[in-house]
Amino acid sequence: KPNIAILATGGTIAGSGESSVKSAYSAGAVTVDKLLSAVPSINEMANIKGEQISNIGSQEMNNEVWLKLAKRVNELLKRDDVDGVVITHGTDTMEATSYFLDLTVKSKKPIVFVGAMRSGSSMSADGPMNIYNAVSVAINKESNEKGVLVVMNDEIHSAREVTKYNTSAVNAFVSPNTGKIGTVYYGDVHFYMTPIRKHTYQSEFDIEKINSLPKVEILYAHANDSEIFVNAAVKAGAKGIIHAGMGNGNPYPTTQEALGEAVKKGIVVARTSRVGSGRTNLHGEVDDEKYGFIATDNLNAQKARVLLMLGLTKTQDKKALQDMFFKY
Ligand SMILES: NC(=O)CC[C@H](N)C(=O)O
Repeated sequence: KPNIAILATGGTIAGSGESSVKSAYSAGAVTVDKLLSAVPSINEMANIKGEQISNIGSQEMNNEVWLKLAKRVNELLKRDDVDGVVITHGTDTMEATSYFLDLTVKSKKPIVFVGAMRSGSSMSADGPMNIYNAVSVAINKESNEKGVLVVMNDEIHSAREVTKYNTSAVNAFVSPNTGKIGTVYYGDVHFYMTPIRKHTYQSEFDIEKINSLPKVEILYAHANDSEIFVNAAVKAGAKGIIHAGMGNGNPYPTTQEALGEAVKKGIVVARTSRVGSGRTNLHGEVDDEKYGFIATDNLNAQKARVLLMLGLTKTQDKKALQDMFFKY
């Protein structure tokens, strides 16, 4: 039997509430052992070892947990007696944590994120089947070399592509630009696509000796926007700003000028879009050369932030950073 490590970080999947038919519950309330006891059948397909990394709602996710988790996954996957890793995680920020690991774990072995939209005490809880499916994906040889995967609601997504698209539905996750890459139905795994952007063992980012990450803030554009949050980010010492612009990454005019001033102070400004899918193109309506902005391809703001944070651990050079957005 393959050896699978299950690292628990919290979320609804480890949540518990008073009533099976009421929406109120606390995320990150049960331990990894309790969580896994709801799915005894995973022990028939793999030797399972559970480990608690954190026990938080993923809206509390932070750099410290990201670094701890990525370092631990690297350590485990280097061992011959670990064949794959499953990470249980809250759904709010799963798209960012999974992409962080996609860029920082150096391994060809399967790394699978899983969560739930209904807590363990809810009627028709989705967590146990999602865990069963995630372990099935983690023991499948075809999951090798595919980068970090996210399993939810019988679907397999690539960490680079997946995003939470619904606040409460069981089918909360989609990959808007590319679609899911596979399906898993009662443990029956089928892949239809493979991610080709650089990830995991092909990535240049190395967090082994890193204990902190550069401050990168996201600003969300809107009609009648102003420069106040740009100025606040500059004052707070941000090293990078992700601007979630309108349409094809367009800032409001006064915001655009303030962002240009931020660039002159040495802050890296990357344009993304609040739309939710599609590329933010260079040479669109914004004169990126004049303002010194970079564009983020088709990454959403949350994911662009992860890549810029890691990029800034290596270089401040705008051309080198821009190239990273076309590689990863
Ligand atoms: N469905 C969920 O996992 C959401 C619960 C919580 N907000 C979290 O992300 O951890």
